[in-house]
This record gives sequence, structure tokens and C-alpha cells, in this order.
Amino acid sequence: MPSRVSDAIKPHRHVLDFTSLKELPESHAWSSLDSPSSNNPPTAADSSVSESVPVIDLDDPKAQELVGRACKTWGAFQVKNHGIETSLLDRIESTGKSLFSLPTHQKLKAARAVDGVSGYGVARISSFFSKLMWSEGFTILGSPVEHARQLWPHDYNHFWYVYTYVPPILMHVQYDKEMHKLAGRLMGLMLGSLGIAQEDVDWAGPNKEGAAAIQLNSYPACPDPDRAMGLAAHTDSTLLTILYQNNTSGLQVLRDASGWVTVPPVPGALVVNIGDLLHILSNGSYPSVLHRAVVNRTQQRLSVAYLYGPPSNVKISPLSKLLDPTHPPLYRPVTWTEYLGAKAKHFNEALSSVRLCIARTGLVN
Ligand SMILES: O=C(O)CCC(=O)C(=O)O
Ligand SMILES: [Fe+2]
Repeated sequence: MPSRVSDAIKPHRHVLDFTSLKELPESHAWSSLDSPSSNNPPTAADSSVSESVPVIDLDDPKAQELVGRACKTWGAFQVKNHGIETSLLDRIESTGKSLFSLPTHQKLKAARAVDGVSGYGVARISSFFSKLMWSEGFTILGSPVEHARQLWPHDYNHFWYVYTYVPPILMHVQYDKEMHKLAGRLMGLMLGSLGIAQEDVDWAGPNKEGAAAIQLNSYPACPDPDRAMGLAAHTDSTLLTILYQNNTSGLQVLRDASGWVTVPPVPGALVVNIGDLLHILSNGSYPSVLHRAVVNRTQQRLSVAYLYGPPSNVKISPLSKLLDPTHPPLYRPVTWTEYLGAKAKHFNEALSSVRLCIARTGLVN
């Protein structure tokens, strides 16, 4: 992820010692007045929707078609038979758990720097809201070894082994490497479903240079979940995000007709979200999905987001094969860095900020 992502990250502030709180502090109590309606706290009606995002078996011969349909209609789906070993997901989860269960003063030793990207802190989108979110996060960009040394001065190796160099004898699967491969495979399916060969997009593919960051999120059990917000509604500034969630639900996606729909944890499955850059690349046919995380009274929830984007020098623009006189480009070319700058400034209006005004009949801005 480019360094200008720091533009989107304000100094970490108000990190709470969640475990000591028996009541929701005013600073974390959301009401409809605090945010746009898409961020109203969860209601009973939200959970009454029976339909949820499709679960796609990547071994299914029809996987490409199913992925295309899910991208168009939901902007999100879950995948099974994705090739990521359960043991690796278990290890990431337990590493996250041990990180977030450290005392606050210890976690703050690895706090995200004011102008930095990596490290511990509140949700990066917090600066756009007057209320704080009931969550804490840890962002990994590049090697986390310095932060791991600060967090676990006597035992930083276990973190190092999961994220960076892993001696093949100890563990031949590596989170970043495996997720990168999966992201490339998913890009192939998504492009294929748009009628584009992966080879036609020179930076896309399992062995290509896509960039990524890893975001660990923890949502502690909350004394007043109906008035709290784990992570406010947003779209991801990625091409796609691969999300591992532990066995506790909380992720919701916005479906126009049904409102907020819960994405239940499916054992062994990973959630895939379409990000804004894929929205641009597909010239709007694959919408980036608005999503949020809600919290609950009894269980800590953990998620690990693999934020996948293009190499930093690549300009993302609507794919030329999708364009013709009746389908002109809807977005101007942007690099990931430029887009993160737009997100930092405009947040959920960032896509509109790079949209082209097309004065043609039938095409409105
Ligand atoms: O925890 C979740 O389910 C969502 C996390 C998320 O949306 C993110 O990290 O961007
Ligand atoms: Fe997200």
C-alpha cells in the first residue's frame, strides 16, 4: 500500500482499555444524529433479512460466472476451497488475540505514528466521525518485526513467523504470500467474468506485483451493543479485500432493497469485498460494497483484512475493452496513492470525486 495512506490516518487517539468498562462511555455512544443514516446503530430489523451474500466454491466449474453475478449484485461474496490452510487462519487468529489481549500501555508501544501507516490504534476512519468506534486495530505494511519486538520483547518470533520469513521446515505457508496468490486468482475470476483475460491487464495476476496491507481488527464484547459501532460504514479503497472473520458475526453489507445484511461466519470460508478501485476498473459494473461491523454483548470478535491493490505506479482506469461510444469511461485514471488521498479528503464521497462529468443524454453524473 502506498505511503500516502498515511494521509488517511490521523494520530491514534482515545484508545480505550475496553476490558475495564462496564458501561458505554458517551464518547462511544452513537445515535442517528451522529452520522449519516447508513451509520445508524443496528436495529432488530437489520437481522431479520434471511438472504445473505453468496458462498462460492472456487472448485466449482461455474465459479467465474458465480463470482461475476455476486460482484454485480452484492459487491461481496464468500469463498470456500480457496486454498488457504485452516492452520494458517488459526495461527493468524491466535496471534491477533494475543496481540489485542496485551495491556493497553504495551500495545501503545507499537502505536501507529502520526504520519505512519503500520501499528496499533483506533480505526483509521475515526477522524470522520464525532463518536468513537468500539474496536481497535493493528495495521501491517511491510515487515512488522520492529513492532513485534516492542509488543513481545521476549518472544517476538511467533509474530515474525506468521507474517514474514518462515523457514519452510517450520511452516511452509505464509499469510501474505498465500493471500497474494488468492487475490491474484480472484482478480482472474473477476476479470474473466467481465470478459477480460488476466494477461491483458499487465499488472494483474497471481505472480504479479500487486501491493497489500494487512489489517487486524478486534471488537471487544460491549456492554451496550445497540448504541455502539464496531466499524462505521465504508467502502474499501482497494481492488478487493479478503476478510477472515472468527466464528463471531458482526460484518454487515448494505443491500439497497434489504438494508443491512449480516455476513455470517462460515467455517473455513473467507469473505471477499469489492473495493473502489475494482469499481473504477469495471467502469461501475462491479460496485464497491458499503459495509460495517457491529458488536455484541458477550464475545470478542476478530477479523483480518487483506487489503489488496495494484502496484503503486499503476494508474487504474476503466478497462478499455469495456468502453464504447455508449459506455464511455465514468472515472478518471488514478493511482492507488492518489485514490487514498481522495479518500482521506472525501471519505465515502471519494468515488464521486474521481467520477467524470459526462454531458450526454442518458448519462448523468
Ligand atoms: O471486521 C470486519 O468485519 C470488517 C473489517 C473492515 O471492513 C476493514 O478492515 O476494512
Ligand atoms: Fe472494510
